[in-house]
Amino acid sequence: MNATEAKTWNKLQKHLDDELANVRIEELNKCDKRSDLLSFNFDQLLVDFSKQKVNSNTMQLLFELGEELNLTNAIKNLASGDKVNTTENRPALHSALRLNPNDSLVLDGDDINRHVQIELARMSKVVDDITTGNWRGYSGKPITDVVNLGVGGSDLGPLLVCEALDEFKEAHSNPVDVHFASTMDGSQVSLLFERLNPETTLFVIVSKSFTTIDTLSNAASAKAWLLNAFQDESIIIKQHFIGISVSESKMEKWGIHPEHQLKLWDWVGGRFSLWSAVGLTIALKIGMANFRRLLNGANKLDQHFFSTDINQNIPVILGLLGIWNTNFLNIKAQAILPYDARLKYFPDYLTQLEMESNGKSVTLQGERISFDTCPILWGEVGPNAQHAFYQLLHQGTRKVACDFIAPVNRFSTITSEHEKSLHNQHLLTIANCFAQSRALMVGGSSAVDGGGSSELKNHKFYPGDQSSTTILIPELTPYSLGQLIALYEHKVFVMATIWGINPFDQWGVELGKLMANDTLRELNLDSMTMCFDASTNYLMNYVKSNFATFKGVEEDK
Ligand SMILES: O=P(O)(O)OC[C@H]1O[C@](O)(CO)[C@@H](O)[C@@H]1O
Repeated sequence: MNATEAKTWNKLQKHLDDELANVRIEELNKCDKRSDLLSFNFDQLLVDFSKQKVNSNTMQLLFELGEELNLTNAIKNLASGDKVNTTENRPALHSALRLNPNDSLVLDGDDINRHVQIELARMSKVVDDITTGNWRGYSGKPITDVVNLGVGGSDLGPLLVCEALDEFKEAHSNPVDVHFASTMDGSQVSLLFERLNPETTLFVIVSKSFTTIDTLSNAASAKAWLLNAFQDESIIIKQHFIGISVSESKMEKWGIHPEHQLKLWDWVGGRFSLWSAVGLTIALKIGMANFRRLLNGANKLDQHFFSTDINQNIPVILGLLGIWNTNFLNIKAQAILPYDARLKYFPDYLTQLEMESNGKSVTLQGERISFDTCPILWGEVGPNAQHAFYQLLHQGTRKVACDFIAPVNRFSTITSEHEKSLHNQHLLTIANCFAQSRALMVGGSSAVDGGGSSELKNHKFYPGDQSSTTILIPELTPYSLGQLIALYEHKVFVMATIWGINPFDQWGVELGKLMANDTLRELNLDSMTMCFDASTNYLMNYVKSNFATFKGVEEDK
């Protein structure tokens, strides 16, 4: 059944028109019992929905919508390994990557957790080899730097976690620095080539498909850089490259030594894969025990998602409110605002997770849909965003739903003046987080300087009534970060289920890749390009006639 054909869809529309269309969120928050209805605690994670434009009837109807569209069943099917990725005929079992070692999940007669645990053990051995200094470069020196070459899901997850958990860096006997290069333009690897020593640098080629040109072109440049320093190709490849992919044959063909191939499975989507060997750089940085804690946090959230009634199920509620905002309140944008600079890559990570998953316009049955799906999602570390795009949130013409995310505890060990000062900075940050969500809700109706002419008053007016959710984690640890990421993974699935779309494929990225092949072939020809449309032909010929002549043109200016 199409979402809009559900009886409850119409009921929700009517409920909005009758009960909430002219009610401000601020009004709804005059009720003291609001947190009883809309604040949810799970394992020290607090998710507070009280600044959403909903009342108890809305929540009831959203749960009914979930029931009517078989959400509970869909969750069961996801958990048990049904082929929920229908266009690729596969399950989506990222949750299997974080099962406890003794759990089992049988798929086609095979316990896949056995394979997961074997691969984690192989990954652990690689981590040990590198961090104890056993793994040597071509000249016999221990590895000092590991570079993750990957893009999209093979980059953003490990990058997010490595940056967020820098304070959990493990004291290894041979500590290594980890680096990330994703862009096909060579800018990132070329900078690393200047800074790093080829003798002691190891590259991890992370690519689920092992066909992604962005990653393979960076890997080719890395190989050329190493061969420039030492000409024995077999030694260079064996001692300086690890491969992580579903395709053993493609890794083999590239030359990756069999022992240095770590495996992934086609039932893990790239953007859901950081929990697998794709997280090797994470484990190198924070150690295998902390990596396991990250998995445990996600697993705990999985258990909550898979076994809690939908009216108490936090990812379900996050998803249902996403539907409410997008399809009923007409909010087409979602901002992710972590009040903690360690989470600076979380908005980028979620951009892929949500927009690549739910940026769809046909149903599972292949029918074009008539309602909006994934909102435009973006974000930034909250305090910095206050000085950048919050103006639009407060006074622009668009409705934007905001997720505020903050740790409750930070810098709480106070034994010196500078620690006291840092703790004060934490309180300042929390105060800003709560002040902003409140200001977005109440707008100009409170505490705004009302002085000046009526014209100026208009400039100073804040409409308010912007919806937001606040997520508080106890403190930022591997465990709590695992929970936070899994929360959003499941939210994406919930929204997709209500919309009736497949969140696990990404056909929309293929056309551009194909066209880039033809374009590159043409770009390499000396002759004028005439075979494309007028606009593209002009741009191609402009570059062809100028890329040599534009070099150094600014020197005299
Ligand atoms: O891991 P791979 O196969 O190199 O793919 C990288 C990324 O490219 C995409 O396929 C999109 O082009 C993403 O879904 C994926 O995370």
